[in-house]
Amino acid sequence: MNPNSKRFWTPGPVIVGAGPSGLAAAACLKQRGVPSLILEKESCLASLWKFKTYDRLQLHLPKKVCQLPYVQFPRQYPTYPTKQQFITYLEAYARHFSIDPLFGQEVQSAKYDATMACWWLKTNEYEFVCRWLIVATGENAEPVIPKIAGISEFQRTLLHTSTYKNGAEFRGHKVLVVGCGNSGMEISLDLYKNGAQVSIVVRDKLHILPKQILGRSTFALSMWLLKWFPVHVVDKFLLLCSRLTLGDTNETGIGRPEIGPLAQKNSVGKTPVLDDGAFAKIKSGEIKVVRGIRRFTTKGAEFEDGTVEELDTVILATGYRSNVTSWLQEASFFNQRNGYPEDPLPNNWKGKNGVYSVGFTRQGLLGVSRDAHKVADDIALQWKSQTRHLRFQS
Ligand SMILES: NC(=O)C1=CN([C@@H]2O[C@H](COP(=O)(O)OP(=O)(O)OC[C@H]3O[C@@H](n4cnc5c(N)ncnc54)[C@H](OP(=O)(O)O)[C@@H]3O)[C@@H](O)[C@H]2O)C=CC1
Ligand SMILES: O=C(O)C(=O)Cc1c[nH]c2ccccc12
Repeated sequence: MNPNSKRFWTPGPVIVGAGPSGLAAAACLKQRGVPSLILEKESCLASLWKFKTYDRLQLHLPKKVCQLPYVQFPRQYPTYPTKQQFITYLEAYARHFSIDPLFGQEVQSAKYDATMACWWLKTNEYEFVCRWLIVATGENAEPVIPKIAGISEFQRTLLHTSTYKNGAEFRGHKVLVVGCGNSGMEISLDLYKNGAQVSIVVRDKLHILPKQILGRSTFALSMWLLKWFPVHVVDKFLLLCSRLTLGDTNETGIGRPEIGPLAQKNSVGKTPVLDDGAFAKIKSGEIKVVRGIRRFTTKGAEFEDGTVEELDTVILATGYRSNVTSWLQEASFFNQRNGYPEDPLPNNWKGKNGVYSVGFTRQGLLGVSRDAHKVADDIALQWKSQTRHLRFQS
């Protein structure tokens, strides 16, 4: 063993990650009288929001469904807060609950010791032993870099959306955006507005919905309708509204899946694109849609229809993945949920042996509050019975 390593026993839960999920978990525990410790690998909280997002990013769901437990967004915030407003809110949130993460602690392994009934965490610097472990490292911890033939041979600029800030440096460039999720669509529009010549790779059918219907958030409207109508009826309504506002997306080469947008979100976790203007540019041909890529060449790409194009820049908008399998022992424990076989954590907040997760429900910020409350309730119950027991012994 490394003689310099220091080991700490943590009486309450250890939370891995100081993003929205970790902060929400710490706040909910604190409200129930349970102390916790957050370990964060970066040197600040919400590092993904601060460093891995583009400048124009705004929440695409209304603020009232995105807020963390107990503290509302400031009243003067707009319906869709900007990323800077969201970060300011998170900083204030941590201050409000006196949450003080231990920064620069990258958890390299977490192992359960059955004889001690404890989790042993090893970071780059220390070891921590705890009874409860809360995984709050999120679904977007690492960029997904697809293995497309020839990708390493492409000699021009290649980046992932996680390092894209704005389109200023791409003016006049021929840019290919690979991937048509919310990141790909918003960045394509940003590039277009900055004078780039943009193509977007759409390899499969997908749902595009207007971000707002009749001046109200499509998402909020859906949730309201779901109080009275089943999912398939609300989906029909959403598709009708999309048809009326966006037109027939098939005409642009973007087909609609057989399954409705909310049914798809619920069954496989795929978020519909909430369109904020990119689709109009696709419709007018100002942003070009291309099919899958066959291979990259040194100067461009060959597409599945056989056409070859020269490109200045390729932006991979191919999404993100969690990193839990790389440090959490038997993360496969959790691999028992239906629907997302490749996902390491369950669509569920409670695992075995005192391990919990917050923010792994593919619901963006929506799932965070609910998970944080449930996890904190469950741990607080055990915490109380543990402390009662200790008092009895002393
Ligand atoms: N304003 C906001 O609030 C925003 C929110 N978000 C959210 O952040 C999360 C991440 O979004 P995003 O970064 O868009 O990632 P997503 O995982 O949502 O989308 C990735 C896209 O890349 C495509 N893709 C993956 N591999 C390839 C490949 N080899 N060739 C072609 N296409 C490929 C996928 O296609 P396929 O479906 O066929 O696999 C999919 O369309 C989502 O939940 C999203 O809703 C993102 C941006 C803005
Ligand atoms: O922002 C995200 O990534 C989300 O997943 C948010 C979200 C959860 N459920 C939805 C249903 C329709 C549109 C967006 C969402």
